[in-house]
Amino acid sequence: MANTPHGGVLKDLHIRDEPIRAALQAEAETLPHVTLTERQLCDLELILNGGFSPLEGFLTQAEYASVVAGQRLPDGTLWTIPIYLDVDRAELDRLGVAAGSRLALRDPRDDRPLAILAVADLYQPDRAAEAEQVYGTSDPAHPAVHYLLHSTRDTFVGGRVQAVNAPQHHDYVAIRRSPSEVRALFRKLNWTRVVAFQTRNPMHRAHRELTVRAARMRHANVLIQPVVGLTKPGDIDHFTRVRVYQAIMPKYPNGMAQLSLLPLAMRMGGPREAVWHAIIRKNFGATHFIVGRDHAGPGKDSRGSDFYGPYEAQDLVLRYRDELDIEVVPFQMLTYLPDTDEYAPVNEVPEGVRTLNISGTELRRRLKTGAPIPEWFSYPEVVRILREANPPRDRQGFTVFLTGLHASGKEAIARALQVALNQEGGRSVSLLLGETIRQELSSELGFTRRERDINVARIGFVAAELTRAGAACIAAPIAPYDAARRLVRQQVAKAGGGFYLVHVATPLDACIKNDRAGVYQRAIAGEIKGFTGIDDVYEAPADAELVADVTKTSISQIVHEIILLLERDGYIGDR
Ligand SMILES: Nc1ncnc2c1ncn2[C@@H]1O[C@H](COP(=O)(O)OS(=O)(=O)O)[C@@H](OP(=O)(O)O)[C@H]1O
Repeated sequence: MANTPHGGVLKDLHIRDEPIRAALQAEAETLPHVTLTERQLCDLELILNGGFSPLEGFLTQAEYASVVAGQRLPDGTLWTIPIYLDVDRAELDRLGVAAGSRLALRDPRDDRPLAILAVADLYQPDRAAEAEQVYGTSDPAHPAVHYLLHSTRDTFVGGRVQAVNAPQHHDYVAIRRSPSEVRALFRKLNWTRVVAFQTRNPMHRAHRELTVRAARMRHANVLIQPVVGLTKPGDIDHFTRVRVYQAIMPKYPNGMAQLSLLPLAMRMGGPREAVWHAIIRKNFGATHFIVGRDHAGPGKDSRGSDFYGPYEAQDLVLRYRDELDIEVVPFQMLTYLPDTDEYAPVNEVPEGVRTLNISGTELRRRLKTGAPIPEWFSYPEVVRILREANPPRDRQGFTVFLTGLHASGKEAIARALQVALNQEGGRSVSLLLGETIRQELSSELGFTRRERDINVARIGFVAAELTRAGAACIAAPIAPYDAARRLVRQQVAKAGGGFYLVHVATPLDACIKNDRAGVYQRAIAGEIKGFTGIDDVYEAPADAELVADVTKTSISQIVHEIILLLERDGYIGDR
């Protein structure tokens, strides 16, 4: 038998509301609506499927105050994290929403109505109290406090919801399971004792050992239930992590473990979050829950200290052990003993025995630099997936952005660089010449400041997308304005690639001489207005990685200088 849900009954609102779903769907189309934030979407998914039982909606003012101050719902049920719907007052006023209204809640991704909220009240939260009492700090270095202070909308809307649709996912659909589905799976597998494992990180050998140990100690099966909603900013994306989890599952003895994904929006709330996690796992039917060192820890505060003690989360969960009704399996950190090739909890390592460890920071360093990751630490299958997601520089994209006057030689440099990079191989090379872009992307644009900014921004967008995809992108517009060039640099950096600004600083008289089409002569004669270098400004960059002048340096030498820059930074080299 799976564990009893928190509060006694699984509040699967989809099942409850199925008989009237068609009517609710029709009604939702007629109602004023709020488009959910990413976090609200995660919260609503777990309210609707019963993961947050006994909640049947977003907290009202009385419930919010009771949870914040006393970690309980007004009826005394333990509930540690406030779940609320924050909306801008102005939007509520515009929609005419008040207590008693019915409000449709829509999915921000596809605009589908997911639920109808029967509004019980609108209220102003006490943010200072929430920060201090729920997260134990007002320090905005805490992600949940930061979110509370900077991202929540001003008014909270409380009330119960009715289920219209479950949010639709397109990734890993088969292993995203609701509590009812996980319970059905346990029934099918004949699992009666299940230890659940929560994680927001890739899993390595230590995690496999820890979960198998927990299973052994409690004679249980294992539910690996990683969070794929919102985790700590900067975490490894869930696509990579799920591939890792899928790779580690065959490392368990046949039939011991199952993988199921949880669309939770974590708060990184340490002790209170650990209790919340235990409640959620109970709703999914688990009988045991692993709480390790620094469970749901938010990292360092703004003075560089930990927000919570390493075992504070375990302490709080154990304090509520009786009413939680899910057995907490506390774990110390596991460490590797190279002499016996095994893992052991740090507090059980005999004096004098050698231990090895690779911290998260060290792992990230090794992934970044390509340094070896030993098999005692992780499985080759897992390392391969992580390496694919963190390709070394020589597999990442970059953009070389040549800027300069018309006929400065930037096109010739761009074409020669394209040839050199094609010869190098390993990446597709894209050439975005000013002329081509003007024909293909910007044919309706002229040469006012605004139009040039739009043109350069389009080049920036394409360059960033190509860079993200791992290509070598060479762009060569005039791009006369500093601010527009800086925006391109930012766009490409955001796409995770290198950016090299090359100022082709050939003097104007040489450009005029080089200009066989005679465009400058027409500009000088006043036939073309606002021509760069004649009667429109060229703002020479102060941030160029390279300055080149074709009257002083040959095209081959300039290309070589660019290649040297790329090689210095690891984009070209030893493959
Ligand atoms: N007013 C004015 N100013 C500058 N250039 C002009 C102008 N009118 C037309 N042209 C021709 O357009 C080419 C420059 O386009 P770009 O897209 O590179 O310019 S910008 O970056 O948007 O400023 C440029 O050609 P290339 O340098 O060969 O690309 C010019 O010949």
